[in-house]
Order: sequence, then structure tokens, then C-alpha cells
Amino acid sequence: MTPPPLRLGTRASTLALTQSTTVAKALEAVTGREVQLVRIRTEGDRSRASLASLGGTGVFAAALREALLAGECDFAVHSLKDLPTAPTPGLSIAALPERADSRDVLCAREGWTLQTLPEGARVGTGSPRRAAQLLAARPDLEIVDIRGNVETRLGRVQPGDLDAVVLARAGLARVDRLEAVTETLDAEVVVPAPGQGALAVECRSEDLADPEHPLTTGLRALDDHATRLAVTAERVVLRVLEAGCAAPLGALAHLDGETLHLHATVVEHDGSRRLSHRADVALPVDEAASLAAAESLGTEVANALLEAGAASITGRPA
Ligand SMILES: NCc1[nH]cc(CCC(=O)O)c1CC(=O)O
Repeated sequence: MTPPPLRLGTRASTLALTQSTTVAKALEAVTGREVQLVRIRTEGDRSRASLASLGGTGVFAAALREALLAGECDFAVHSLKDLPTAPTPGLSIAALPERADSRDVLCAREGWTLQTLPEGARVGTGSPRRAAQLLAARPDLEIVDIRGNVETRLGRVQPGDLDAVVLARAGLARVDRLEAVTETLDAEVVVPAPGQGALAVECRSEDLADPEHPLTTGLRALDDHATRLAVTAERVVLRVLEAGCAAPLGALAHLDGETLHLHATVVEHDGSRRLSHRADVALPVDEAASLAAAESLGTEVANALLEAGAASITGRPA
């Protein structure tokens, strides 16, 4: 008898579906089990109260998490940067697959770059992190607050509307729109969001604890330790600074041999002041010990930023 399929809960947006399909195929390849996509209704379909109690800022993630806890699906794929840092009781991040390019990109009219955009150009982004760093580099820009999915945002780059938008390179790659990119922004100039470009695969903690569970082995095989080290350090900065997704905070870590490097920055909303700190750590060989070292690195960098006055920028309570 064929075993029942593994059920992957997903939202219906193009980005969510491509992310889910990629992970579904990878899991089918390593387990030989069929993965079935289960469409999960998002916020409007469920009560606001239950969503808020599940995850504060992460409303999209919250609907998937509720479905996981209710047993409507067995696992879910999130964009890591959209996940709040607080753990959800009963759920675990079972796999962090190898991260895609973490940088932001400029998609401009006329092939413009950040340097060549005309004086006073109108640039669309809904992210305070992107807005602040764009203004730090180009104080003359007019930042326009925009929302909506990737296609909607790209569609606004038109004469008479926006001269450019800034998006995550990884998201554009996933929906096959990289041709719209006119510049991949230097990660030193526009530091990416913690976890940007990484996917997080979440499942029920009880399934993960069961070594015989068919999901467990498969998800372990999808996990990339270098990615986990980097995003762990980045997300500790986010957590320690108590900065939500609306904070003008960038953090990017990378592994170079056995050394983990972390660079984090907080920027005043109008770009007028910037605090940056970088540090690195030589990692122990043991996996658990290396994760602990990545956490300490994140704490060290966050504390250095707090000491330099980051709280007055992020609005963290004293
Ligand atoms: N904020 C929405 C969001 N969440 C994840 C991505 C893209 C891919 C990623 O960072 O993993 C995007 C779009 C964007 O910021 O351009």
C-alpha cells in the first residue's frame, strides 16, 4: 500500500507557491514520498484574535502555523525574514535549506542604478530598512511607500509613477523576474534584512522529536548548516534589539572557512545617522557548539549597537 502523502500547507501567491513547490520537489527526491500541496486560507478567513495570538507581526505565517497546529497540514515553508523571532509553542523550524542570494536589487527605468538615478527620483519601497539606507546613500531621493506582491510593485515602475522599486533578489529569482533588475545593491550599502533569501521549513515539534517520522529524515537532509549559522546570528541581532519587521535594521552574516562574519546596521529613518558594527568568530567543529557561537556573535554585535545608541533609532524600550 502506498503511504499517505506528506501535506505541505501553502498560501496561494505566486511567490509562496514557487517556494513551496521547490521544497516539495526536494523532499520528494530525498524521501520517495509524495508531497501534496494544501492551500491554506489566510488572514481574512480566520478571526483576527487567533491570528494575533499566534505571531504578532507575521500574519501570513500565523495562518500557516494555525493550520499546522490544527493538523490540516504537516509542514509549511516560510520566507525566514517574515517570521517573528519568538518561537511558536508546538512548532519547530525543521530545515533551513541553502540560502539564495540575500541582497536587495534596484529595478529602475532606463537602466538606472542607485548612483545614476536622476536627482529627486521616486523610489518605491514599503520597508523602513530599505528607505533609510537608500536615503543614507542618496538623500535627494523621494521614497514612496508601496505595498503588494512582487508583480504589483514591478508594474508601478512607469513614467509618471515610480522611477524604481527595491526588492529582494531571491524573491524576484523565484518568480522568474530577474530581467527587471538594473542593479544588485552592494550589501555594504543596503544591508539586507535578517534572514533575507532563506526559506524556513516548519513542522510540529512532536513529529520532529520522532526519529521514525517520515518527515524528519527528509527535512534533515534539506537543512544547510552554513545557512543555519548565518541566519541564527542575524536573527539574534533582531531579537536582542527587539526590532520588529518595521525596524530600520540590516544584518548579514557569512561563513568563510571556519569563521562566521556578522555585519549589522541600524539607520535613522531619514538616513541621517547610521550605526554599524561587525565582528567574527572562529567556529568550533561540533554542530551544537557552533550554533551557540553564532548566537553569541549575534548578541555581541547587538550589544555593541545598543551601547552606541541603537535604541534611540529602533525605538526599543530602555
Ligand atoms: N516582505 C515580503 C517578502 N518576503 C520575502 C520576500 C522575498 C524573498 C526572501 O527574502 O526570502 C519578500 C519580497 C521582498 O522583500 O522583495
